[in-house]
This record gives sequence, C-alpha cells and structure tokens, in this order.
Amino acid sequence: MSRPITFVTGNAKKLEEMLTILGLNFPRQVISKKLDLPELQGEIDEICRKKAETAYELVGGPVLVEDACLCFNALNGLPGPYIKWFLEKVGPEGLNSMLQGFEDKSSQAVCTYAYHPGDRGAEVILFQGRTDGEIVLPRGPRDFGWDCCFQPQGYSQTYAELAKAEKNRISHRFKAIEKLKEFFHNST
Ligand SMILES: O=c1nc[nH]c2c1ncn2[C@H]1C[C@H](O)[C@@H](COP(=O)(O)OP(=O)(O)OP(=O)(O)O)O1
Ligand SMILES: [Mg+2]
Repeated sequence: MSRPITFVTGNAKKLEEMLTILGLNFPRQVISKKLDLPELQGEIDEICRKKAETAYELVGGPVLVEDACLCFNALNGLPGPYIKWFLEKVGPEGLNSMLQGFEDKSSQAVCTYAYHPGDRGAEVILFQGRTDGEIVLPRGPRDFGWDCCFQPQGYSQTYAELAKAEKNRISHRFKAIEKLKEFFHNST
C-alpha cells in the first residue's frame, strides 16, 4: 500500500478547488496540512521544486505543493510568483492599474504542482497548467485572490463571475491536475 500524499498549503480555497477537481477516483490517498511554506525568489519551476523540498523536510513522506502565478505579458511575466504580495499591497484594482500604461492587457494564470515522492534525494516532479486571459477591472465575488480581475480568453466573465464548475473546467489549476492525474494513474 502506497503512503498517503500530504498536500501542504496555507490556502483553504486552493485545497477546496483541488479536492473538487481531483474527484473520487484518484489512486492515492491525499491528506492536507495547513502550513504557509517559505517561497524563494526566482523562476516558477525553481520556486516550486524548493517549496516541495521544504515540505518534504517538514513532513518526512510524500508531499505535494502548489504555486499559483499571474503573469502579465506586458511585464514579461511579472508579477508571476510574487502575485500574492502585489495583490495584498495594491488589491485587484491596483493590479488593473499596473497595466494602465500598456495596451497589452493579456495575462496567463499558471498553476504548478510539485510532487516529492517522499524518499531522501528523490527528484521533484512538476505538473503545470496555463490559462490565457486578460486583466480587467474587478467584477464578481472577491473571495478568492485575483479571480475578480482575471477574464479567461473567450469569456465575457471573470473567473470570479463564472460558476465554480465552469472555472474548474478551464482553469490553470484544472489543467495542472489533469497532468497530475495522468501521472498517478499510469504509475500506480
Ligand atoms: O485560482 C486562483 N484564482 C485567484 N487567485 C488565486 C488562485 N490560486 C491562488 N490564488 C492567489 C492566492 C495567492 O494570493 C496567490 C498565489 O500565491 P501562492 O503562494 O501560490 O498561494 P498561497 O500562499 O495562498 O498558498 P500556499 O500556501 O499553497 O503557497 O494567488
Ligand atoms: Mg504561498
């Protein structure tokens, strides 16, 4: 019997979406642990690898972590992994204002899961999903991060205005979890 996988996150909304998208027939048991892990600066993949290694050191078994980025194309991908701090300081209106001087409002929501199999020295495996969209003036509920100012391509509603099931069919998180599921279905 495989050991359970501990999903380490400090964000209850992430956990909720993740469990919904993962569904019932995931081949491994997933338990969650509420911890706000330190995050390095740098490129997304490196931040995620380090985050998984830190989680492994704390848990001592198989762990999964996730990092969500919001990348503005006009800013060559920033705020990217630093979106949490930008959002905290300037709010969704401020994110929209940051692009005031630019014609290009296009943006990518990026979700990266990093899995550490739980044995010392093991390689961390990454699963990434990206959804294109644009940054708009905030619309809709404000209960999850930057959902109210991200409008996915081909939609006239923001992530926040979409029904949860609809967001979960097209989101960066959904696309990353599809890859994660494929990996575990093939390897378990
Ligand atoms: O689907 C999403 N829709 C809108 N906003 C989102 C989403 N997913 C994460 N977010 C927010 C949370 C945080 O402000 C930042 C990501 O930062 P990030 O470090 O990945 O998340 P976190 O620190 O809240 O949780 P964790 O303990 O898993 O690192 O974007
Ligand atoms: Mg974080």
